[in-house]
Amino acid sequence: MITGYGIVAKELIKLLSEKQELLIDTYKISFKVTAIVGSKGMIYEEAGLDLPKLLQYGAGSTALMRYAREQRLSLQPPIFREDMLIECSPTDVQTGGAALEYIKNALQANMNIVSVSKGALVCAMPELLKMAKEKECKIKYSGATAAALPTLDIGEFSLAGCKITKIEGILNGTSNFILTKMSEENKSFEAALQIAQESGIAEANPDLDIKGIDSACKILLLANGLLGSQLTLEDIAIQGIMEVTKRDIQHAKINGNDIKLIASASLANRDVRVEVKPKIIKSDNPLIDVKGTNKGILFYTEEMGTICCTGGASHPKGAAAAALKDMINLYR
Ligand SMILES: NC(=O)C1=CN([C@@H]2O[C@H](COP(=O)(O)OP(=O)(O)OC[C@H]3O[C@@H](n4cnc5c(N)ncnc54)[C@H](OP(=O)(O)O)[C@@H]3O)[C@@H](O)[C@H]2O)C=CC1
Ligand SMILES: N[C@@H](CC=O)C(=O)O
Repeated sequence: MITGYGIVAKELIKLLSEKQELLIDTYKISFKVTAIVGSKGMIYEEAGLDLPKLLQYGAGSTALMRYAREQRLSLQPPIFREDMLIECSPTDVQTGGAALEYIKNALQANMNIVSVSKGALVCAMPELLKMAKEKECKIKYSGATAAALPTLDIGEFSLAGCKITKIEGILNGTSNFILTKMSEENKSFEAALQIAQESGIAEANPDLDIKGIDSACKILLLANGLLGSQLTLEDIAIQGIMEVTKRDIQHAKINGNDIKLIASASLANRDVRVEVKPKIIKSDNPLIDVKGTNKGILFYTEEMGTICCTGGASHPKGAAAAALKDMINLYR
């Protein structure tokens, strides 16, 4: 079951449709999409929706309504009864939005959760984890923690047993794209933001990107998930990129440095300090080479030294692939 049929969910349907054989051959897994919920209601077919047909109609509720008409179905209120929910509705960091109700309803119905949206997780993770534990369900959220850039998986699996003392990253593709365009092509802030919006990577409300809130959500989820904190967005000092000027960037570049929007979470005694702000990145920091829509993360550990992962450009297909990865890892 998928909630929110926008650009990411449509990319996921495309991947599921293209990779059916590979999923069976490699992982012995076959996924059937039986229900998709948009803001106007749900399409449901017990035998599985006809994915290639659905892909003909674009995204959003208009696509769901066109599909319903073709298949002689009617849109109905959401019913939660499948094995897994893939949450792809808009991110609402104030209340959790519809996503919060969807995830709660799904957990009540013993469904595993893969969330690409961040709002519900940021607003109510402790409650959701408690429900998941009671129901013996799992919640995976790679799509909400920088998607195509592996972050949570590195911390949970590759660094298992290590003490992570600090996490530092460029976690928002839109703001990194804007800063890169200002730095390297002398583009204006507004022109660069418009390109990011047209490419489908900016949030529906781009303030979330440029004011640093999207980065804050991601570092919050990583800090709480990997450093054991129980922080909320109010605990984070957040500064976006709106005040960064071309002059600031050119000034930093004189010494081979650059300005990047950095989200960090550091252990200080037993506290975890989290902040998001534009910082001068020195020429020897690997994050300096993270350009355009790419992202990057550094994990400082006591046992394995500093681990760096870069790339994972923000892109709807990459976000969909992160959701697919979580789906596979839930059942392999
Ligand atoms: N785009 C990206 O690169 C990435 C996005 N994300 C996250 O993934 C989520 C989806 O992003 P994206 O696909 O780009 O966003 P879109 O805006 O393209 O899609 C969201 C869709 O949700 C539908 N929707 C709105 N309200 C509701 C509701 N109450 N119930 C069900 N569906 C609703 C809308 O369609 P309609 O109203 O017509 O039904 C809309 O098409 C967001 O939370 C975003 O933060 C995460 C990683 C990367
Ligand atoms: N708006 C985000 C994409 C989703 O997380 C970004 O620009 O990285």
